[in-house]
Amino acid sequence: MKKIEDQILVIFGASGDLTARKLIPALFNLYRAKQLPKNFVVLGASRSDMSDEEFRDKVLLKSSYLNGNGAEIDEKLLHDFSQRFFYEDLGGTYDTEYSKLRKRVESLKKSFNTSGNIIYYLSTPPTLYETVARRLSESGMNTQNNGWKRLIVEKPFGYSLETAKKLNQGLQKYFTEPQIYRIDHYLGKETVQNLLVTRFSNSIFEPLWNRNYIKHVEITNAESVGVEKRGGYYDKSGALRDMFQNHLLQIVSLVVMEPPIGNHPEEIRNEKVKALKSLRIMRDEQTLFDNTIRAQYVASEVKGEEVKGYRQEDGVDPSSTTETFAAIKFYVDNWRWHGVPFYVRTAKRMPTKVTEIVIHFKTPHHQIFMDSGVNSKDNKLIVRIQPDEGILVKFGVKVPGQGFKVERANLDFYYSSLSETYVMDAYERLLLDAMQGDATLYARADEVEAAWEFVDPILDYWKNGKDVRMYGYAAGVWGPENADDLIDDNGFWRNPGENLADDPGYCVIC
Ligand SMILES: NC(=O)C1=CN([C@@H]2O[C@H](COP(=O)(O)OP(=O)(O)OC[C@H]3O[C@@H](n4cnc5c(N)ncnc54)[C@H](OP(=O)(O)O)[C@@H]3O)[C@@H](O)[C@H]2O)C=CC1
Ligand SMILES: O=C1O[C@H](COP(=O)(O)O)[C@@H](O)[C@H](O)[C@H]1O
Repeated sequence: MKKIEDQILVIFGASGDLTARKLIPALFNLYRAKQLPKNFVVLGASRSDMSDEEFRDKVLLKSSYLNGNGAEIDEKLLHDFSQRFFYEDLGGTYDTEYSKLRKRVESLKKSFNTSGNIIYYLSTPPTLYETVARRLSESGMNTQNNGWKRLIVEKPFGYSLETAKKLNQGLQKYFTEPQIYRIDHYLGKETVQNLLVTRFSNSIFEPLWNRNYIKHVEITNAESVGVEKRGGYYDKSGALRDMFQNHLLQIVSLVVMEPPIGNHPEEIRNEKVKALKSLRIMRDEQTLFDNTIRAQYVASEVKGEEVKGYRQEDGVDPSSTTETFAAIKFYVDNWRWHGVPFYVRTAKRMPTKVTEIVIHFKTPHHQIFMDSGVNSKDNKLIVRIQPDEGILVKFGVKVPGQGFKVERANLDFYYSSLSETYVMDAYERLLLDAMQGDATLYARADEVEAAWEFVDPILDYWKNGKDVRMYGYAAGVWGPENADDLIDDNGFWRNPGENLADDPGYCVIC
């Protein structure tokens, strides 16, 4: 493992939800696992007026998020950890002189001997990202002559291609691209990274990983929760911006990409950009009508409880046309994937929380055994990203007895079987990588822009197109009934269960 140098982490927006729910628990777990450098401090900054003690008390010591991984909390350890946290308020808009902040950083650097290496973490509303970068630059806090400086940027990276480009250009005025780390927490998930290993460290999958053997690729991201307390944010975003443009297209890029020449961050990211650029952009209305479906959840009873419809959620416009379900069919225009449909869907208020990739292989060209049902004949490779993380291959075996009746059997691997190995949470992994200067699992500017190029026409069509439909689905079912219409050859979405081996069938509304 690369050595982690001493450093300061400055979190902008430190009084917010993300800091309390994700960043501090991740840091605490790294501290507990002795992964943080010896000389390491966190300086929180935001608009609230708080002392160091109040900050520690508010976001740290009383945090109910700290034992997310179920481990007992050692109070002494937590107290020692909290002594590394400090706070500085920046006023209402963050658009102020940072001389006070700079002095504080300098004094922490001296007291803790952190040698000038600094990560700035932007966890403010996105409208403030460029302001903070500019103010850091104006106060000379971005210069690297006395230690490196890195800037971690939270999503969303723009609202459209145009705004993403503007944001990238805005940040690149003050920090160089290698200094900028755009966080996509799906890339921090162990099983997402395992896609690279599955594909490129085995000789059994890659020869089949192309149009000659693969019939179609299906990716499902389902959440059982609704928009919770984030109605205001979500209503301006929707499923396509919130999940598809970033997390799901990142997964697509790992499925689609060519083998990189090595595992250097730029070699991997170059291939991901090529993959994203090869997605066929849908431009005409008929293509967009035929290949995209959007829907909203409506009020229903789920497991005996009344659940609000999307339009009744707090912060949501009662006549909102923001989608909570998006399903997109598309093609990849390159040699490997020509003619292979990709089906990708994401939604809130589904029957279960699950993310998985299903590679559907073609049926053998010549069938010599009788079988029961179309789907059961296909070989499938299922990569389960969450929960019950693992990989499962479905293949046909002979049912014992007379004749040649074929049934499906599973070859599987579960991460839970590695019980001795601690699997890091995505934010732990990504923070550690940034601390070490490894940007492999962070999105580069051109990746983000290539993803927006693909998504922009869909958003534009959904907003301005002539015959655009908005379907409804009852909270707690697998989306609108017509979602299956997207799939070729009268096919169906695979509606997965909570466990990888569950095979609950294929119908949308069951
Ligand atoms: N929360 C999450 O699960 C996720 C969040 N993100 C992104 O992370 C960033 C932070 O999110 P989150 O923590 O939820 O956001 P919050 O709304 O909880 O606020 C974050 C910080 O920004 C400050 N802030 C809020 N509004 C303003 C404003 N108008 N002017 C100045 N400061 C303001 C808050 O200060 P104060 O507390 O004083 O109001 C707080 O310190 C956002 O860009 C979000 O998109 C990304 C993925 C998931
Ligand atoms: O980025 C986001 O992700 C979460 C889902 O993340 P997961 O790790 O729990 O799968 C989603 O709920 C949220 O709307 C979105 O902004």
